[in-house]
Amino acid sequence: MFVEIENLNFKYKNSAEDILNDFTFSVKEGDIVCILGESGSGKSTVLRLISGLEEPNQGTIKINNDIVVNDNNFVSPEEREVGMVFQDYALFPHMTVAENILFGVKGKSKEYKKKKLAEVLKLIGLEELKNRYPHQISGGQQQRVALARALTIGPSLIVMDEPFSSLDANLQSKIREELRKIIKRTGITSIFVSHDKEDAISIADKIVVLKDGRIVQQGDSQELISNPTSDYVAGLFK
Ligand SMILES: Nc1ncnc2c1ncn2[C@@H]1O[C@H](COP(=O)(O)OP(=O)(O)OP(=O)(O)O)[C@@H](O)[C@H]1O
Repeated sequence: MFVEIENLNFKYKNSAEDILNDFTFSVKEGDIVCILGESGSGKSTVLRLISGLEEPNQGTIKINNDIVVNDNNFVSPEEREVGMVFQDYALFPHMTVAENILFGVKGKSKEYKKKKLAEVLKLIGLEELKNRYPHQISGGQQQRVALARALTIGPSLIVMDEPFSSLDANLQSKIREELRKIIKRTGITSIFVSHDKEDAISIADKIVVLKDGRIVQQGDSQELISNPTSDYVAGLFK
C-alpha cells in the first residue's frame, strides 16, 4: 500500500471532542481515493494530517513505506513531498500562469524551470495560456493550473480539498473527466475530499465515507455503491 493510515485520533486544541476517531485506511499506488462526507465531518482535517499541517494525538501515517508521523516521529510538511490543491486554488492574482506554476520550485536552474514548466503545461494542456493572469482564464483552467503547481514539486502524493466546488455546475462533469485523465496520466496517487457523491462516483477508484469523524464504510467505488452496509451509505447513493 502506498499510503497507510492507522488508528488516527485527532482533536484541535480548542475543540471539546475528537474530530477524528480511530481513522484507518490505505491507498494503493496510483489510485484516486475520495473521502466523502458532509460539512464538518472532518474531511479537510484528514488532508491536513496527511500533509503535516496538523499532528495527530495518536496514530501512524506512512507514505511510500516511510513513517511520516507516529508517537515518536514527525516529518515536516516540506519533507513529505505531498502536493496540495486547495478549494479556492489559491493562485496569485498578480502572477501569470507560468509564474504561478513555478512558484514552489526553489533553488533550481533556469533550464530546469523551463523544462519543468513545459512538461506540466503540456500535461494540463494549457501551453497557449501561460502568459495570462488567473482572472483571464476559466475556473476549470485555474484548477488545472493549481494542479500543475502541485505537480512541479515532484510529489509522491497529491491531496485535493473539494477540487470541484468552485466550478460552474454545467462544467463539473467535463472537468471531473479531465482531472481524472490528467492524474491517471501522471500515475500519482491522489486523495481528494468532497461532499458531492457525483465527484466520488465519477473519479474515485476507492471511496471512504466519513461521518462525524468516523469511517462509516470504505471500499472500491463500484462495490461500495452497490453494496452499502448501512442506511446512511444507501441514502447517500440513492
Ligand atoms: N482550527 C480549528 N480549530 C477548532 N476546530 C476546528 C478547526 N478547524 C476545523 N475545526 C472543526 O473540526 C470539524 C471538522 O472540520 P473539517 O474542516 O475537517 O470538516 P470538513 O468535513 O472538511 O467540512 P467542510 O466540508 O465544511 O469543509 C468541524 O467541526 C470544525 O468546526
